Amino acid sequence: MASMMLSDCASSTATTAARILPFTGRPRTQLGLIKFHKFLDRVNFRLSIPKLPNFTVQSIQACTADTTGITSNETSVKVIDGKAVAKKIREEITAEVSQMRDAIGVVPGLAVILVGDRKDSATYVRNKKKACEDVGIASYEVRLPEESTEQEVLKFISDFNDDPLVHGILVQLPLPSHMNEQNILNAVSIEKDVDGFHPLNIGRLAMRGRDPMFVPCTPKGCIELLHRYGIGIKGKRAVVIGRSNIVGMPAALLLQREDATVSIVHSRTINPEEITRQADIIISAVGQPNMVRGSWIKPGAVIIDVGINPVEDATSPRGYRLVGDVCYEEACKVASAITPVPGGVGPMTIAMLLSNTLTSAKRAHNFG
Ligand SMILES: Nc1nc2c(c(=O)[nH]1)N[C@@H](CN(C=O)c1ccc(C(=O)N[C@@H](CCC(=O)O)C(=O)O)cc1)CN2
Repeated sequence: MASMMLSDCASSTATTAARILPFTGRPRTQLGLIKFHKFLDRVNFRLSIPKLPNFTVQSIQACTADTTGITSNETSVKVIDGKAVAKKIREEITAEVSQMRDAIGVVPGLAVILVGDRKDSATYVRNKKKACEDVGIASYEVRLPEESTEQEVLKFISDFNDDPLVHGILVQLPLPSHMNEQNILNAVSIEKDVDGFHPLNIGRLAMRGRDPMFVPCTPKGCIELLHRYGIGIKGKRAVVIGRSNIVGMPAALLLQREDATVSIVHSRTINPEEITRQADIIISAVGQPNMVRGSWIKPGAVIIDVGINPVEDATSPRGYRLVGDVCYEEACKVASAITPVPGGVGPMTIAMLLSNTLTSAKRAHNFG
């Protein structure tokens, strides 16, 4: 998570155009357990046994925020409720996991490797483990201390690559700065690369006529939201703000695969506001609170806000609240649909991870 800022939409106006910054988831064999126990003095390894959940369907919320004092002239902006969609997808996955287990006795398994003690990363990993439990996926967690070596991480990846009970492997990012992220991501078998970060998977995503084994979870979640809300992509002008390997770049590739005409706005783009204003669909992933103002948005545009930025808020019990890259209050007055932060794209990331893990298990066992 980015460091906290004091920010509202108005206070960021003067600096935003010049400040687009890069945007910085059953039982084991006895042999497998013995192998892992060897590491227990240095490593915190946890096996999580899935339980079956109870679900209810949530309703779609309305865009009500108006703290700017600007008179609203919008009639019906639609709030894209990622939390509700993610819940629905998790219900679907739960049903499929249980069907697979009943039919062939296979439980999908996800291995998560966390290195270091970043609080935000620990929270995401905890949430991934809980999500696995809820849908019936087995999760295997390896926690390594900050000062671990790249070789140690590579050894775990190699063991998970060889483990038939593991169908998906993810290394939580970011990694400590002394590690070479590329070496580590390259080591994950492409058949188990449920994060979709392996260069072969990204390369295939970029090529016409080729298909990746997996698509990165956050961009996949953005497209899934558009699909589930019946928002057409084909022939639309789309602008992706940010070009990170994990969100911006794959989001642009995915939109292109869906036949949108895609522009990428980044830290060196001249007049990003003008380019963004041409978009029918905006996906923003830069990690700058409230950077995209109402004036950047074409009336009726659809906004997918990937930013999760903490800003100081003395009225909140945590002392901060989360806002997106897009000034929500202003965008609500111009856009036709928008994702909130929190509760928009974020929950979709974990839902897509579960979906990729299930797909991997089905592929491995030729099921469905
Ligand atoms: N190996 C990976 N590392 C990282 C990824 C990833 O997809 N794979 N993405 C992010 C972090 N991330 C998952 O890992 C993640 C971020 C945010 C959310 C989420 O649900 N956010 C909530 C708000 C949560 C809060 O209150 O703090 C929301 O937006 O509603 C889920 C997953 C970087 N690393």
